[in-house]
Amino acid sequence: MSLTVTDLRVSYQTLRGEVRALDGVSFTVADGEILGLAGESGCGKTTLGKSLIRLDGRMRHAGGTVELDGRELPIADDRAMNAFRFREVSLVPQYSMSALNPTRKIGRMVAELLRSRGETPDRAKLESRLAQVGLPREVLDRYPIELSGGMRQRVVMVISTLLDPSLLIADEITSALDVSTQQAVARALLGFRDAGHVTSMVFITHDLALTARIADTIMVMYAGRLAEKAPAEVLVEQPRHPYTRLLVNALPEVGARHAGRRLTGIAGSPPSLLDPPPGCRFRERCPLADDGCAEQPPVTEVAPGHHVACWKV
Ligand SMILES: Nc1ncnc2c1ncn2[C@@H]1O[C@H](COP(=O)(O)OP(=O)(O)OP(=O)(O)O)[C@@H](O)[C@H]1O
Repeated sequence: MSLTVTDLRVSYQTLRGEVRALDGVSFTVADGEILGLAGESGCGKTTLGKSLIRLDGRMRHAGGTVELDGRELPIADDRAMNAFRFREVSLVPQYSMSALNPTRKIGRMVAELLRSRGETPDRAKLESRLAQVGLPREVLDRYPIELSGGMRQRVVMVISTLLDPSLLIADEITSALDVSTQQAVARALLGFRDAGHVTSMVFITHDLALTARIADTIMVMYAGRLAEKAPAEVLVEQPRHPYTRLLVNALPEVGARHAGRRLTGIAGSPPSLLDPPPGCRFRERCPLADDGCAEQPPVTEVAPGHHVACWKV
């Protein structure tokens, strides 16, 4: 499996104009790789995840390509994308654990879903997948409301990966869970990859600490563009983009006492994507910015696999 996204541009049509949510994003995901996608709220993470599988009615594909194993995905053509969903690319959407049909028992719901995709339900396979994420087969005879949030989240993960997709996109699947359940869900994701039920993954979260634990590579986005992408430990230990540095510095250290050091956020807020200013989008908040940043910085490979969009590196 390999995913190649090139100069992807996606916008939302709104009454106030066009929101340029993705503005020229390029990256690759290799066979077996887990890519963590991080960045603060509104930077375009969900839009990117959706763009790889289904553009909703207000989204417009303004340019760029998405290739899976060398084949271009018809991302702007919802019907044509149907052939790829679940089998090639699957999405666990944000808030999906609250979106299970409340009127159906889990087993029946999964069977209906599979039949709607021309597949024959295989109870033994389903039970074995549930067992892999620590869920008993009795879950199939329960209604969603009878399960905890963490159990529902794992059910959604099992459903999304039943047809062994090449690429799984997991969008904020842990943010509504307590810390120990988050760990269990993250472990389940790794287990699916290791067992070959999914080949590669894009793990979307605003939680940089969690993504650093499970991702091979982390990509940080800022205001619709790529800021930095690097192997996970490099990004956390030697971040080069001023935005990533501030994000990493804002991470609380486990067990550390913060009496002498206040945890800080990043002052200011990202620019509006309705009419974003030219040049580096971070420059209004950047401690290193100067006049040269009025021009858009190119994405440069500063070390093997380490890409940064900043004039100051
Ligand atoms: N349906 C929509 N209509 C108009 N604008 C939208 C819509 N969905 C998202 N946007 C805008 O697109 C930009 C990117 O949003 P997106 O949800 O992709 O960001 P995100 O990084 O996933 O944020 P979060 O972490 O809060 O989910 C934001 O400026 C957002 O306001």
